[in-house]
This record gives sequence, structure tokens and C-alpha cells, in this order.
Amino acid sequence: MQTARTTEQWRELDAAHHLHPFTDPHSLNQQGARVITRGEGIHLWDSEGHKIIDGMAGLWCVNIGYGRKDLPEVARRQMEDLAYYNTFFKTTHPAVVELSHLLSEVAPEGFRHIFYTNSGSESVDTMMRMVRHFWAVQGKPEKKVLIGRWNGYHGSTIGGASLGGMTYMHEQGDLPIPGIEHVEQPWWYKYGKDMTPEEFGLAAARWVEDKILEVGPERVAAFVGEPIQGAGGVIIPPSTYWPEVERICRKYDVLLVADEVICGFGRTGEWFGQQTMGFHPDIFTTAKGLSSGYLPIGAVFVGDRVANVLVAGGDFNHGFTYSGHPVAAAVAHANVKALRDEGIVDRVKNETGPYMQERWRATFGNFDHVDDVRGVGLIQGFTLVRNKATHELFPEWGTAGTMCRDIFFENNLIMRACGDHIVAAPPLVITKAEIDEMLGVAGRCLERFEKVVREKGMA
Ligand SMILES: Cc1ncc(COP(=O)(O)O)c(CNc2cccc(C(=O)O)c2)c1O
Repeated sequence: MQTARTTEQWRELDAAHHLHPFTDPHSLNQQGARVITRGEGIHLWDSEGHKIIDGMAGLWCVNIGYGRKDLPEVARRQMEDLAYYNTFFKTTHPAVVELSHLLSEVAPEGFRHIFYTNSGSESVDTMMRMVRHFWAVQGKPEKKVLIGRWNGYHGSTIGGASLGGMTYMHEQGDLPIPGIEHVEQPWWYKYGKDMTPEEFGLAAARWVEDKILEVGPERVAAFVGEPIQGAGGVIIPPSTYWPEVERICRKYDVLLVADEVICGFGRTGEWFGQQTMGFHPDIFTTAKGLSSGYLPIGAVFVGDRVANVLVAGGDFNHGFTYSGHPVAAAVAHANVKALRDEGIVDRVKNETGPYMQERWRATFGNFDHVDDVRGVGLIQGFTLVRNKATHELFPEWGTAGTMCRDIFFENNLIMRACGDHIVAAPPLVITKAEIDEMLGVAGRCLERFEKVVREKGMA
């Protein structure tokens, strides 16, 4: 499909016709988009021939790595047999049945029912309607408030963006919608200074209890959170946080929802982040690693307690034209089967995850302006700080992060700046040698960053 054009020609047409997500079009068009043309394993190539280490697996999603030959073949065959049919009106098709069966096998205990969407945002919006429907069919329609966290990310639809705690998104479009509340995030480095992480985890969980009591338990439908906040900067809660949140939700009969769009499908070394963080949600949302980004698909895993009510509750008036799309379902099935049968998730847990965490801490642990070096499995981060000894952050949140990210990019390495958090989430197929390659480049980039910080007098 790629027409032979020069980079400049692609850039000109892109600037003329393509509005990019989360982008300032004017600034993008001044410098021109980087034209990515090919991927293989953990590497990308751009139209100038640069070989790039993709430390972000696209957008946290290409778990199986780029350039698989099996997935396109599965898509071709399915497209030839049945390119599309819907799952409304009492119809189904083999691809979505096989995917549902496979997902029920890799899911934690008690998740046997799956609802399909086309993205993480649609999975979140589906969940939001589902939890409200769950309480309404049981005669509690007033139990409809959903609680999320500040700096949580749950997508860009009106529901997902409202439930998320990104204020810069709320300011565009008069969000959040009614019925949404937020509590502070469990960021120990900033909020827990005078406590041990374990003490802070319990204190942060109590913010959830305080909010439930403020709203009234009879009005709260669910508490929603990412096991580890991804787009918020890889905020890993202390080990005491999630078990205590679960205890509180059970105490007040509030549904507990995990947003596993990033943490799901092996990212943390377990199949799902809830297993790594030690809690048991009633529902969880997924997308990204479900298909490794080869085709758009999302899925809501519905626990038995909720599924039993929905199954008996009559029509759930919700769904999408492409819910369970045959080609996306077939590709997701092949992807998840490969993650399992090729031992990719197991390797993250037992080999490459521990290795990455050890090397990540060794690489970044001794810089003057890097602190809170953290991670689990193949999701990790650190925070750029003005003064490590006092935990003082840089004054203009995000400036240092953007500077650092740009130095990575100049060195053909993609890592993500979330404010002044620097994060990475490479494809799960990364080898130990490739981890060494990636962190070798990243370490040199941090040396350059600290030189620039000194030259600019930022510290
Ligand atoms: C936890 C979570 N929930 C929902 C979504 C929404 O998924 P869709 O984008 O497929 O609608 C996400 C998505 N996460 C996401 C999406 C785009 C960019 C970045 C970033 O970190 O820059 C992160 C996510 O991380």
C-alpha cells in the first residue's frame, strides 16, 4: 500500500490532510512528522532509513513485537472466509467464539464472559454503562457514581476521559460528565514522604473509603483504577494499596474495576496486572496487548457476580457494529495463543522482566537528577528531579521530561515522557541482549541530559 514518495512529500500531504491525536498541528507541521515505514521485533525504521529501538511498543501495545508473519496470514484467511458479520441479533461466528474460549482460559479465576469493543476507551465506556446497568437491574438505579483517580488515564471518549483524572483533558469539552468522582493517586514519592511505602499504601486506600462515605455508599457503583498507572507515568502503588482498596470496596459493596488496557497480556510479568498487584476485581477492561496492535480490538472481562446478573437481566442495550469483528478476533486469538504457547509471558516473568528491572536500576540509579527508579515485568520508569536529597521536582512540570525524550529520539530510541516521569514498555519479545542495547543508548542519553541541565542552569 505504501506509495513511493519522498519523506518531504509524505510530510506535505500529512500536514495538508491528517489531524493527529493529542497534537498541536501548528508545531507538528513546522517540523514535519517522522514517517515510520517498517517494524521488526523491537525495531522500527523511518523513511530516512534510521533504525529505531521502540522502547514503548508503539503505545504500550505491540506486546508480540513487529513483523510477525503469522498474524497477517490469519487476517488474510479470515478476511477471505468472512471479512465481517455482526454479533447482534442472535448471530455469532467461529472467530469470536474461539477467542472468547481462549480468553476465558488465560483470564484469572472467575472470568468466563467477555464483551468486545474496538479500543480501550470503548472498553471503559462499556464498563461504565455495564456497572450502572448491574445496579439498576437489581433495583438500585441511584447507585451510579464511579470513582477514579487524579492522573489516572482511561481513554479519550467522553466517559473514559471523564473517569480519567487528566485535568488538561477535562478542560476541553466541559468534562467530567456528572456522576464521576476522583481521589488522589497513590504516588508515594510525592505524597508519602513522611511515611513508609506500606503505611502510605494504606493511607492512599483510605482516600477511597473517605470518598465512598462522602458520596454515600448507596450511590457509589464502582471504583476504577489501573493496577499500575501507565500514561500517568508508571505510578506503582505500594503493595498494601490494592488489597486494602479491595477490602474497602467489599465493605461498602462497591464494584472494583481494573483497567488493564496497558497492564494486561503479560506487561507486568503476569497475564494481568491485578495478579501482580494482588487484588481481585469484579470487571476488567483490556485492549492494546489483546491483539498487540495488529488490529484494533478491546475486551471487557466480566466476573461471575456481574455476568450472572447481566445474563438474567434482559437486554443490555449497548454494543458496537464491530464488537467481536471476525478479522480482529482471529488476529487477537493468534496473538494471545502465541503469547501463551511461545512462552512469551512466562519469559517476562522469569527471565527478561527480572533482567530489565535489574539493568534499569543499575543504569539510572546514580544520576544526580534521576530518582524513584521503579518497575516490574517490562513496565518501568523514573522521575527527573531537581534535587534527589530533598525529593524536589523541577519547577515547570514536563519541561525536563520533554528535553530528555527529545534526546532519546535524536538517538533513535523511543521512550515516553509523562510530565517529568520517563517511562518505557518495550515489546515483550525483547531479549537480554536487546535490553543491554536499549539501556546502553538510554544511559548515554541521560548523561547528555544532565549536561544540558547544568548548561541551562536548571538545577
Ligand atoms: C489504562 C488505559 N485505559 C484506556 C485507554 C484508552 O485506550 P484507547 O487509546 O485504545 O482508546 C488507555 C490508552 N492509553 C494510551 C493511549 C494513547 C497514548 C498513551 C500514552 O501514554 O501516550 C496511552 C489506557 O492506557
